[in-house]
Amino acid sequence: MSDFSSLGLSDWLIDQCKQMGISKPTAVQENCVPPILQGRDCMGCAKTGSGKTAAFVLPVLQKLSEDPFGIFCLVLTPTRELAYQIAEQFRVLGKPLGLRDCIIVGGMDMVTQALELAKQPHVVVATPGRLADHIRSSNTFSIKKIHFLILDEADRLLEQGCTDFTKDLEVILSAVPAKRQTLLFSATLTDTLQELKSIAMNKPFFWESKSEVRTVEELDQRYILTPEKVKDAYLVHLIQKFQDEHEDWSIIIFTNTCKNCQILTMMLREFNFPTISLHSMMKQKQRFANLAKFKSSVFKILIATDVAARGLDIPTVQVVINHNTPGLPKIYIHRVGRTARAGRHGVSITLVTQYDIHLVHSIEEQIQTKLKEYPAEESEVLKILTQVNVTRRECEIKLESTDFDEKKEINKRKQMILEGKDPDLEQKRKEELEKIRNQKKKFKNKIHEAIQRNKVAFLVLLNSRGPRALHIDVKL
Ligand SMILES: Nc1ncnc2c1ncn2[C@@H]1O[C@H](COP(=O)(O)OP(=O)(O)OP(=O)(O)O)[C@@H](O)[C@H]1O
Repeated sequence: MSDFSSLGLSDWLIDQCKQMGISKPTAVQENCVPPILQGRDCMGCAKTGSGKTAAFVLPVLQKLSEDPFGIFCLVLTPTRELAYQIAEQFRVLGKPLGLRDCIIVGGMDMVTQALELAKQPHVVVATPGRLADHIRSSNTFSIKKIHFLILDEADRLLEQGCTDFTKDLEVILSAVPAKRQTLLFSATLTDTLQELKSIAMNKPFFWESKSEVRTVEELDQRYILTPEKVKDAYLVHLIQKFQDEHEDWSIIIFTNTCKNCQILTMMLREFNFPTISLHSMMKQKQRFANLAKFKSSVFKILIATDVAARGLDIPTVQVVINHNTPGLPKIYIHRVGRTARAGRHGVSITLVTQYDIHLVHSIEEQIQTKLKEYPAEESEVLKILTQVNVTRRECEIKLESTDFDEKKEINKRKQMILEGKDPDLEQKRKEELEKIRNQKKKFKNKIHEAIQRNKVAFLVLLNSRGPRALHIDVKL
């Protein structure tokens, strides 16, 4: 492995790395920093926790020090928390430069952000939605002259998931110069390569870590097969066990919905576990505050939706528990990648019901590794089953008495308005679609019944006429 100076980085940057405890480049840094310094576009695909952030921050800072101007670099990333984390790396490594950065994310004051953008910071780190809003509504800043455009978690930015960034990306891409250096990074780039190539137009240098296995060696990947109704008891059992045996371990539990995240948080608190949550229905300030409390180990258990699945770098996280089996292997890869980072060890445990076994198979196929069964003490789990399920039900009732669902509805409507849609019209459309779907279903059922009836008639006929009846055509 080479050292940072052989990659072409200046002494002041190498000193900054040392201060952060970074002395030798990781593979992604070793392979991507030189071509970036040569001015090439770059697509870097490396495992979670392998130092992709520094692989782009370091060359950007080096280039910025040679020809400083603002706005020099724009970084796009899918979540607000990740934007703050990336900005912090720029700030720490770029301290000797007097680097000025600016974070543009949703849920924060737009006017303050507009003022900061107008001051021409060297680096802007943004989530696409809010930056696109600023581009649409303000002429006090320009990203027409940026040198670097970086898409971190690039595949997620191009995906049409529950948050669809494509329209906002179009706005941003039409506001940046065609002549720029584009850097794209993720642990899961490969299935979006073609779209990515259209963004990194300048014959990008592509680097991917060689290993077949898509997760890190230091991660012990486990599963527990459980009926749905016993999942929570397993969860409580596991947390109790980890807390008893490893006081200093932090745990992230991933769940599928904001509501479930809220209920599980309430439930674990009833059992006196120091639990905190992170999901998209929380106010942004609360999200940041909760994450800070988790990072500083004031709370050792974080229950989150996939808003925390990508990029978050919290070294104390030793365990990731998937309360639901992720529907997509790449979500699994990012979730479990919150532990076993930068060469540390970690454990992931996925709670699997009988209906999720096919999901585990496709995860295993993608990551080229078999998950091993976690040796849980079933008898201990059964002892607490009733108590856990009663507590969960109580929490559900408590949550129902709050305005959680109502807030969800309001948030949905707000989001639609922001996307330029009419919520009432959308609702009508949804109802009409549902009607059509039901009609189709009824029609299908009728056909199915008719087939069944004809089959029976055919068999009766067959029985009464003997084998020659096989030549009879059944008309539906
Ligand atoms: N060369 C290095 N030596 C040791 N530690 C490093 C090095 N480079 C980065 N790190 C540290 O490794 C950790 C993980 O880095 P980073 O967050 O950039 O990972 P990543 O590859 O972006 O992961 P993810 O895919 O999950 O976003 C960070 O704490 C970072 O400070």
